[in-house]
Amino acid sequence: MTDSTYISANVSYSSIEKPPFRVVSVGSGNWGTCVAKIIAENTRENPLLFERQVKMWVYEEDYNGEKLTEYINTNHLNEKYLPGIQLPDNLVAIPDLLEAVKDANIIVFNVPHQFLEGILKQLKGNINPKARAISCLKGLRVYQDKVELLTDIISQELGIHCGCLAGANLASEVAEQKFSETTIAYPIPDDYCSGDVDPTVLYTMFHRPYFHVHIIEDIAGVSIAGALKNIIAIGVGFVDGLQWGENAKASIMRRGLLEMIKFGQKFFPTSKVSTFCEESAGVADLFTTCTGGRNFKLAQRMAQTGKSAAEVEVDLLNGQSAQGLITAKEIHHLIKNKAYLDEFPLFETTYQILFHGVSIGILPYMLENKWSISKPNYSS
Ligand SMILES: NC(=O)c1ccc[n+]([C@@H]2O[C@H](COP(=O)([O-])OP(=O)(O)OC[C@H]3O[C@@H](n4cnc5c(N)ncnc54)[C@H](O)[C@@H]3O)[C@@H](O)[C@H]2O)c1
Ligand SMILES: O=P(O)(O)OC[C@H](O)CO
Repeated sequence: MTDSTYISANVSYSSIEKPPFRVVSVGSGNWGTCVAKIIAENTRENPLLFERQVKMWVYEEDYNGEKLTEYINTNHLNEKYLPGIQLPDNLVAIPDLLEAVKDANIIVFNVPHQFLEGILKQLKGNINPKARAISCLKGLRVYQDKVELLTDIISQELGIHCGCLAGANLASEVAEQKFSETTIAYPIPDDYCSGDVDPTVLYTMFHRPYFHVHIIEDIAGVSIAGALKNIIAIGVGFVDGLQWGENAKASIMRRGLLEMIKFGQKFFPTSKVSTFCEESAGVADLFTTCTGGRNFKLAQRMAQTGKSAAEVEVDLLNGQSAQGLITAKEIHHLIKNKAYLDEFPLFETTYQILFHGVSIGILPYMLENKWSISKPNYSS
């Protein structure tokens, strides 16, 4: 069967490139490798829609005296970031970013969000201008007094349409093919032509029997929830580390959900409450991150040991990143500059405990809105 057999009659390719689509994953950490594995499983099962080979850009480093890319390509394993998980042989690790993205028509971004800016600088002017993108990052771009979605940053910097994927997806579980759901937000772009990347293409690329995809349009809701639940998980980890019990953790999650929704309404009024309350990217991701995520575990260990966030991140994560540390700092500066500190007490208290030695014991007062009684000095 040829491409044209796959695409039924009346398909116009005037401003797009036709299938099979070439997919690249920019990122190869814990989640980056896991998602690249999912895509490679799907591309080999759908040869008319996708090229079989999936390229995965790897930030090169030594792994036990060998280049990590060579180790991955020889053994079909990424022991550094996704240990014990066999990778499909059509997933190829590439250390050169520009070589990896060359000619790709679907670019999947999947790096810790602090590295996105540097990557986009390198990619600008060096990608297929007709490519479409999906961001799997959980973070926001925060300025002095405004905040932008990473999907918008990718679109602005590279001139390509970008959706996002997020959900209750602990990478280690998804990689072991334990069941989970995810949410993809992908509004159809203005320059869409028949045959272009659309929800069906994305569903085929990401859905697996163990990884169920639901596609919606609310990019803002999915992005905000993915970023902010990491701060909430830190609050829950503090409480858990002190063994305050399940009820206390639920209280922090409750407040966190409210602040997430309020943040959406203030900064991205198009975000939908239903995304936070009904989607895997919303409440389900909040639950899973607050029980088994790296942000939760980091805060739990901080509470147990009294060590700093930076120390615990190094001890616990072996090169992986707890994104909530950066996001808590970023959101603190934003809500302070906008004079919204009182409206986001959980985010602010979590930041103060993380970075300014404020006692975890303040959290119940914060929940009662009496937190300002012991409000620390906000000079920082
Ligand atoms: N791990 C999960 O369970 C999970 C699940 C869903 C979403 N996410 C989100 O996915 C995104 C990617 O997370 P991850 O878990 O793949 O990453 P990770 O935390 O495993 O981070 C490590 C990655 O960062 C790379 N890196 C280190 N220094 C770099 C540099 N200077 N420039 C570029 N890359 C560099 C490393 O090579 C490695 O690939 C994050 O936003 C995260 O919140 C993670
Ligand atoms: O391990 P965390 O805390 O980065 O959370 C992982 C995922 O975002 C869970 O969906």
